Amino acid sequence: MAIDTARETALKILYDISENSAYSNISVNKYLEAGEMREIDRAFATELAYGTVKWLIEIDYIIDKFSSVRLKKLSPWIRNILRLGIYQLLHTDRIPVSAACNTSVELAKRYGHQASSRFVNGVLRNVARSSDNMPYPEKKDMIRYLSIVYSHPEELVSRWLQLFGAGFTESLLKSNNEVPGFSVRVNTLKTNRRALMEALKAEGCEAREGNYLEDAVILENPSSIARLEAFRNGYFTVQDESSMLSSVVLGPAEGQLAVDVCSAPGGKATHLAQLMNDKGTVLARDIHPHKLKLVESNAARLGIHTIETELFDAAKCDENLAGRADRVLVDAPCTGLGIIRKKPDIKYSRNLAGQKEIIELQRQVLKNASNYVKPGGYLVYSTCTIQPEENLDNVMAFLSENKDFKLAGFEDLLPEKLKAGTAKEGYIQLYPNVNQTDGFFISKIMKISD
Ligand SMILES: C[S@@+](CC[C@H](N)C(=O)[O-])C[C@H]1O[C@@H](n2cnc3c(N)ncnc32)[C@H](O)[C@@H]1O
Repeated sequence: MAIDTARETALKILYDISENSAYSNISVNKYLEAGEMREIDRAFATELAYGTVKWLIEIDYIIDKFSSVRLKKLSPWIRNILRLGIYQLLHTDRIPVSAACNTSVELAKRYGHQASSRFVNGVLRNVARSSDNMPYPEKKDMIRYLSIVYSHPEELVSRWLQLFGAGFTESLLKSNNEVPGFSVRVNTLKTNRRALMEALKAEGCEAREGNYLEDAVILENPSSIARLEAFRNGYFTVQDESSMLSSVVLGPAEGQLAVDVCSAPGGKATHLAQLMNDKGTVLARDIHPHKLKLVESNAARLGIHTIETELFDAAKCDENLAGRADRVLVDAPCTGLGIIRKKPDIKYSRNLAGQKEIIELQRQVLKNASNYVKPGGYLVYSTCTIQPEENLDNVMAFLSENKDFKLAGFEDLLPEKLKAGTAKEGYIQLYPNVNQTDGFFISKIMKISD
């Protein structure tokens, strides 16, 4: 039997992630670029790799339950072949058991030896037989149960149980394992939503209107976006609707100076320029030069002329900008725990102890950025996380020390479906399980004029 290209590629990616600590998106790109693969195989390899990473905690638990050799004692190739096989058995509905088992056996012959292929076959056939009745931990140990069943680290589960309670946490964990809608923002400097949807359809890409915003479109069958002519022509940019809301809430106008202190890769900076009809200035800063290049290439593709990029550490204060900006965006570096649906390895790579340093940086960046706001001007502080200590707690600590700033309500700027809740108080927290967006926090702060 010939080795299946997609599965072999997925296996190499999994090996790279587990043995070389590679980031999944970087490894996926590396292996997909390396091979001359058909589009269908690329899509399948990607799904297999991300899917297996997403379910890794559950899968490893199952390996330990069904294998006579402990997970850690298995050779790395065999361990990853089993992971890939179990993912197919438990989390895909269109792959027959025989295909999942036989292709794994073939991989084991190539990456192991005859005995390992028999071993792989035995474990996978056993798992397949028990797939309706997995020996999960008992529910009375809630942390362990949720951790295994929804494949999230116990530390995260435990913290979310404290914050949100059992029902909400379970629905959040479930949502984190779903495939999100692929949302893009229409570049209204070049086209409009109807024309973009038609252009996408003409290229074989089904699209529907976004859930919240007039400039949002959801792609139904996204693949190789960069190859689409509509993308190359700069008619849209990839962005979650929650992220779009950040710039909408900041509400810049033509001719203004907007400063985005953490701007790369430029999703929100280009949106600010778009909302300003490309008139005025968006000063887009970041600490990484290579990431600023992404802002520049995105702006060029979208036909934006008013973005000026600048390498600047937002942890430092720039006295030259003091009191000059109409609008300031602090889209702070954060734990990213709101985007687990899109980047499943975030749940494994972030530990909550490391949160302290990030919170310190966030507070410093917010304090410095606030110096740039004109009296009567606005600042938006946003993150793609759901941890209150990185969100509202930071904002409240800032406001308690800076009496010349106050929260500014923004329900008038929100779509109907999001108006209820805390927007009138000057902040919102979105969750994947509630809003079907990334987990995202937005707060709007005004500099009080004398
Ligand atoms: C959440 S991302 C920004 C996403 C961006 N606003 C967008 O919409 O495309 C945070 C950014 O902060 C940058 N960053 C991290 N530390 C920084 C610092 N000390 N000064 C400036 N930028 C920083 C990171 O390089 C990253 O690009």
